[in-house]
Amino acid sequence: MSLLQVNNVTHSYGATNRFWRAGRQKTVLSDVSLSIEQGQCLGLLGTSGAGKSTLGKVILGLEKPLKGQILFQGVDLYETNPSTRRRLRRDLQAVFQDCYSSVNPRMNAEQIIGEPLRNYERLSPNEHRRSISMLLESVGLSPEDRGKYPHQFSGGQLQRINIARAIALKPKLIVLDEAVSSLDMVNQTHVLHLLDELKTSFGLSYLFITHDVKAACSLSNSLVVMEKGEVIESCEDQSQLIASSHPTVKKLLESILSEHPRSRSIN
Ligand SMILES: Nc1ncnc2c1ncn2[C@@H]1O[C@H](COP(=O)(O)OP(=O)(O)OP(=O)(O)O)[C@@H](O)[C@H]1O
Repeated sequence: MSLLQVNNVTHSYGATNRFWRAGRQKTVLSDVSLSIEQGQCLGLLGTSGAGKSTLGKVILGLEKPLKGQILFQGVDLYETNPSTRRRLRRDLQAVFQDCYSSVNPRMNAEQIIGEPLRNYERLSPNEHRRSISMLLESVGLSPEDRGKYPHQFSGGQLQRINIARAIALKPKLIVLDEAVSSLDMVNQTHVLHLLDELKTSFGLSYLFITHDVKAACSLSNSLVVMEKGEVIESCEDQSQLIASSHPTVKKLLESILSEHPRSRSIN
């Protein structure tokens, strides 16, 4: 049994316009299926507007699909009872692109990272403090950073705080929605490396949503490419992606080669 199974998901948003408020529906996901195994990272690639973030929201239980199923640990997320859903939800976390808007600026690092622990665990003050120290250390920060506020961290450090919060409950799957896209190249490399390490040490699985083919290939075990709400390519590894004959995939790959004209590979 796969950790996550997305079965034939279709979703649309109600389009609105100035004259006709409840307009026609716009289909943004069309019969999408994919799966993620325990301990694996699936890279979800595609151009802007392909439906990647919408699929991420559907998987996180934030956007009920019109049709199809999200099976997480074998349970249909949208058909199960509220208590099972809450139990499953702790195993399903997310890190988003904008590290600053993902946190409350009035909370310090300890409060931000401790939020899921307060919601789901009954820890003594000492256990809570120890957990925060361990989480800060697992993302390469120091326990002394616990009292700092978001504005006192760099973008890369704050994204580490977001990652620490996401791993606090030892989840099974993390949806990383453009989680490294707003970081500079150096921080991007460091955070990708950290995510890879955490995946191994905690047995985590990721859905890594990105438009960055290089980043996707560096972290992912398998890759899916979407266009206009449909899956247009599924690859077991990057060599299959390179061999794809689909024009959109070729364009995605060409964009890397034109960025790095001397590079003949995506490594
Ligand atoms: N809440 C919403 N209401 C209406 N339309 C939406 C909503 N969210 C997204 N859309 C539309 O759905 C389509 C898919 O958007 P989505 O954000 O899922 O794509 P994406 O592949 O993640 O794009 P990007 O890489 O630019 O973030 C787009 O046309 C977008 O305008």
